[in-house]
Amino acid sequence: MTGKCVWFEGIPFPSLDYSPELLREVQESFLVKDKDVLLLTFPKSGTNWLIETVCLIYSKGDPKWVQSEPIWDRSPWVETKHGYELLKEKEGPRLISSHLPIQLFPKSFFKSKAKMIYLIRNPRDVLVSGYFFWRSAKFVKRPQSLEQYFEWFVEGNVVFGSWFDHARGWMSMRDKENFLILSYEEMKWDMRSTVEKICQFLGKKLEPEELNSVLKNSSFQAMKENSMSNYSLLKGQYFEENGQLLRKGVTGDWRNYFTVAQAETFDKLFQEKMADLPQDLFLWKQ
Ligand SMILES: Nc1ncnc2c1ncn2[C@@H]1O[C@H](COP(=O)(O)O)[C@@H](OP(=O)(O)O)[C@H]1O
Ligand SMILES: CCc1ccc(OS(=O)(=O)O)cc1
Repeated sequence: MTGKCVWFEGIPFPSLDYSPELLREVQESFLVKDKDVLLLTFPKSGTNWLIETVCLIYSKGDPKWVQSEPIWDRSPWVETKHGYELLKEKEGPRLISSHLPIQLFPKSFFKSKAKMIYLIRNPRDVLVSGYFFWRSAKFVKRPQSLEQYFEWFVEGNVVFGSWFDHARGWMSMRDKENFLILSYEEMKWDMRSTVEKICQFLGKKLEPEELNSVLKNSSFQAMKENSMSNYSLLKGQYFEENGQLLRKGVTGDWRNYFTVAQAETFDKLFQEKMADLPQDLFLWKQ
């Protein structure tokens, strides 16, 4: 994948709202505060689902906030021009989203007590989700086929770089007490327990009916219908009309797309790259 991307430290970024100068400034100068909460993902891991869930926890299940402010303003992306400007002005504890790999993240975070949630998803599903998403985006080089995107992905030649490097990098933080790893798969299998886990990590308490409302308003259907969360506001300018953020929202969709040979190639690569990490970090059944 070359062209229509901004390159920084060997990693391609979307051409929209990113620049090498800003990425350097974010890394060197953005001040993470102890009370900030950071939501970290590789793109297409369920980022927006996590943001919506945390926003709903903050509002105790009341959907007013998530239905009235665009998701990218509620928890701005620190590495985008828009997000960086918003965050600099924001008073008090902030929700901050990011797809940055650990080596490019604001240095101040590593000296802070800010809490971070890293959401991981089966990279095979990340790949398939990314293929469908990026082929309708106007600010990256679009893949022409799944076969082509598969090649880019396994080479680490997609926006935000190699999934393997991203996951390995952030997982090195797994023993820190201000760092929580969640998976898309556990959110799908038991969202109630996952919300309870997030609440415990963030020191938030929800009444049973508040928790029910978080579950209801963060569901796939509720988010798909919420114009503040489903990216429909970006259609035309940034995405083709047929583009959709909330595509299927399931686990294991890769099985419908990978050939036998692609599945074998991916398994081999996963083994090569991740074998030395505790395998209970990867909760999906391939
Ligand atoms: N409430 C929800 N429940 C389940 N999946 C959700 C969801 N909200 C978003 N997703 C899924 O998360 C993926 C997008 O990730 P991100 O927010 O990181 O861009 C998409 O996956 P699919 O393309 O597999 O459907 C999307 O459908
Ligand atoms: C606000 C435009 C935009 C930019 C990048 C996006 O994708 S991702 O968050 O990096 O997955 C989506 C929307």
